[in-house]
Amino acid sequence: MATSLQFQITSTARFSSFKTAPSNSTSNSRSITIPSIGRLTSSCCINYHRQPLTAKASLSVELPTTSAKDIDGDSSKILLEVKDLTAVIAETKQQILKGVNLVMREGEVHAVMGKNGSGKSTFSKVLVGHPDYEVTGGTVIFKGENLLDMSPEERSLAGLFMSFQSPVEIPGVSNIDFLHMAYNARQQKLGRPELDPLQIYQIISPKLELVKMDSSFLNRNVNEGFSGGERKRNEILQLAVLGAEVAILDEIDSGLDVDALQDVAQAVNGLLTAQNSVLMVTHYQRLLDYIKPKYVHIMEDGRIIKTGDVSIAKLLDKEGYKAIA
Ligand SMILES: Nc1ncnc2c1ncn2[C@@H]1O[C@H](COP(=O)(O)OP(=O)(O)OP(=O)(O)O)[C@@H](O)[C@H]1O
Repeated sequence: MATSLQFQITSTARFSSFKTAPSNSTSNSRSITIPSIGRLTSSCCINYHRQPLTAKASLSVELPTTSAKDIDGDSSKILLEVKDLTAVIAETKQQILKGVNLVMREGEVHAVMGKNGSGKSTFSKVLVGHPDYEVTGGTVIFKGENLLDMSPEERSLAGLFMSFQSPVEIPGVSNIDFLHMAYNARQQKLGRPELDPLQIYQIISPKLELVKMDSSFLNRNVNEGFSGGERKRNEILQLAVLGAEVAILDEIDSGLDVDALQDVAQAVNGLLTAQNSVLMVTHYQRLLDYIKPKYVHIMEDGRIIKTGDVSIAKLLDKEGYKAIA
C-alpha cells in the first residue's frame, strides 16, 4: 500500500487533480524531532484519493536501432527523442500539439520560446503524462524506452521532472513528507534502501542552502500560502532533492524578483551535469543570460518552427516574433 502511494505522489500529486485526506489521517506514522525545524513525520500512511488518469497513451513504437552518432555525428547519449508528437485536450479533443520534434542529449540545456498559447506548456505537460491531454500520434523515447507507455508516476521515477508554471498546493502534506515519500519511491525503483526521516533531512539540508530556502518551509504544507517566488524555489528544491535526468522547467522565471531569479538560476546551474539535461520554457532572454542554452526552439501553433542558438532569443527580445517569421 505504501509503495503505491509513494509511486503516486512522486508526480501525480503535483497535478491539480490530486486530493488529499486531512492531515489527521497520519496515525501510526513514524516521526522524529529536529531542533531547527521542529517535528518531521514520515507520512507513508496518509490517505490519498486520486481521480483516474486519462492521459496514458499506448501507441506502438519502434525503438531506434541506430546510435546517436550514426544520425548526426554527435556521440553524446540521447536522453529524450520526440518525433511528430500530436496531442489533443482530453475533454474537447481540440488539437494543440501538431507534430513536435525535439532531441535532447546528455549535458544539454534547451529553451523553448513562443507566443502565448503556442503550446509550450501543453508540450511540457504531455511529456509528463498530464491527464488533461491525450496523445494522438508520434513517439517519445526517454532513455531508450517508450515514454508514452509509462504512467506519470513511472515517468517521474524514470527520471523525468517537471516544474509547473503554477505549482499546485497539496493540502495536508508537508514539504518534508512529500520529499521523503518521493525520494523513497525513487530509491525503491533503483533497488536502494529507503531512508528514515533523519537521513532524508541530511539530504535535504544542503539542498535548502542551494535554493536559499529557510528550513521552516519544510514543515509547511506543499505550496500552501507560499508566494509565487517561494513556489518556484520549492519546485527547484524538489528537483534538487529528487534529481532527474531530464528536468522541464515551465516559466521558472515568472514571478521572480531579480535576486530570486539569480538564486534559482544558480541552483539550476548547480544541478546540471554532463549526464542530465534541462528543457526551459520561457518568454524572456534574461533567464538565458543566467542558464545558458545550447539550443533555442521557437514554438508556433503546436510545432517547433525554428531551432537555433541563443542569438534567436536575443533577436526576439529586440524585435519580437515578427523577426522570426
Ligand atoms: N486543459 C485545457 N483546456 C482548454 N484549453 C487548453 C487546455 N490546455 C491548453 N489549452 C489551450 O491550448 C493552447 C496552448 O496552451 P499552452 O498553455 O500550451 O500555451 P503556452 O504556449 O504555454 O502559452 P503561455 O506562453 O501563455 O503560457 C491555448 O490556447 C490554451 O488555451
